[in-house]
Amino acid sequence: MLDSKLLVIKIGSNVLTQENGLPDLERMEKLVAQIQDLTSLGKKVVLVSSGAVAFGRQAIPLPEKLNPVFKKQIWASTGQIRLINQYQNFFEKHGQAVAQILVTKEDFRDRKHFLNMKNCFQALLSQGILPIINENDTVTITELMFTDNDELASLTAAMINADTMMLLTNVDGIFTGNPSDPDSELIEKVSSKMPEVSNYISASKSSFGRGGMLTKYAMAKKSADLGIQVIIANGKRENVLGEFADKSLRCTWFEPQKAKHGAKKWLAHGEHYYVGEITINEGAKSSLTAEVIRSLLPIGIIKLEGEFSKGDILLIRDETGHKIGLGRAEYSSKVANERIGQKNQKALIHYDYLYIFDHD
Ligand SMILES: Nc1ncnc2c1ncn2[C@@H]1O[C@H](COP(=O)(O)OP(=O)(O)O)[C@@H](O)[C@H]1O
Ligand SMILES: N[C@@H](CCC(=O)OP(=O)(O)O)C(=O)O
Repeated sequence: MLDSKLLVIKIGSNVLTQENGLPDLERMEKLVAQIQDLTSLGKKVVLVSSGAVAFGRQAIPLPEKLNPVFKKQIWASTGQIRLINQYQNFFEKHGQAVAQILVTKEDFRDRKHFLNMKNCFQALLSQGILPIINENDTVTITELMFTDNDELASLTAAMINADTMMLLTNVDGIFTGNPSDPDSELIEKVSSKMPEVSNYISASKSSFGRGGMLTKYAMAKKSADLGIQVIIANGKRENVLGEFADKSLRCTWFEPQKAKHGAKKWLAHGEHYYVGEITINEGAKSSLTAEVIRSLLPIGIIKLEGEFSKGDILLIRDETGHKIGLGRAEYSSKVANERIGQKNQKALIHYDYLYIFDHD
């Protein structure tokens, strides 16, 4: 486990709720105290917290037959108030000011919007204020929803250039089988040099979880590939954050790869946000996937699909349709279509805004 200065700590619904579904305020208060211990060591923390739906569900009884989307929205909107007020009360006992940020996936799509959000986080952290972020379930509909707060935590860690992301759940980490099976073993380290771990993960979720361990693993791996160390640990462990601080924590640790810079981290999460598609020829493909730095020039483009503007995210495919990577458009589809195949034209995608899958 590596030293950490800027952490994103995600707390799952099951950590904040008891078996009976009631909020586990004792656990919440202990985690707040442990977060404060980390900040007193000079670390900065951004908290991604689930629990809005869980807190609302226990407070607001609803008719069984009510539309499930309405139920989620009612519980999330009534629960978020309770959740954030509880955090504010617990953190204020330590003299810690907190801020609430509610987001949807759309807030990470547009680069300008993304940078505004990033500036807000930096301003809060520079003033010693602890941001608490959650998905704005009240307004998110299917395509705007994150898979769960593990994805939100991964996007947030990339956005603020965190060196560490901790996903606190209700098990010690990823096991080689069902965690409750005594024959299952905890996988304590995951690195790019090791065999695929996802084969051990079942789709089962804990009672209030949304994404499950598969999402957790996918987000952890993506973040580690971007240079962020990731820890999946049990938020119900008595002193989980203290054990992290002294590097004695029983958990699943993802070894970080070489750190990528901000724009590439933003792009790496852009797989759901692309607006247009580019098909490139073999020459352009070998150029983009070579070790040497390259931009994508119009001469290497065979086909463009979709209408896009400068700044939009584009998906890059090779001639077989295989996804190669993502990039930010330097100019619109109108201009790009006039330049396809031509020499001596400005790059459509500049290297600084190019992310090649399984390479970068
Ligand atoms: N191989 C595995 N190792 C650990 N947990 C697993 C595995 N496969 C499935 N799970 C399930 O994933 C659950 C954690 O995911 P999730 O329910 O989304 O938690 P959270 O609410 O913290 O996000 C565990 O409670 C466990 O039931
Ligand atoms: N915004 C939702 C997040 C749900 C969610 O991602 O739950 P989990 O899988 O337990 O982290 C809530 O607060 O209930």
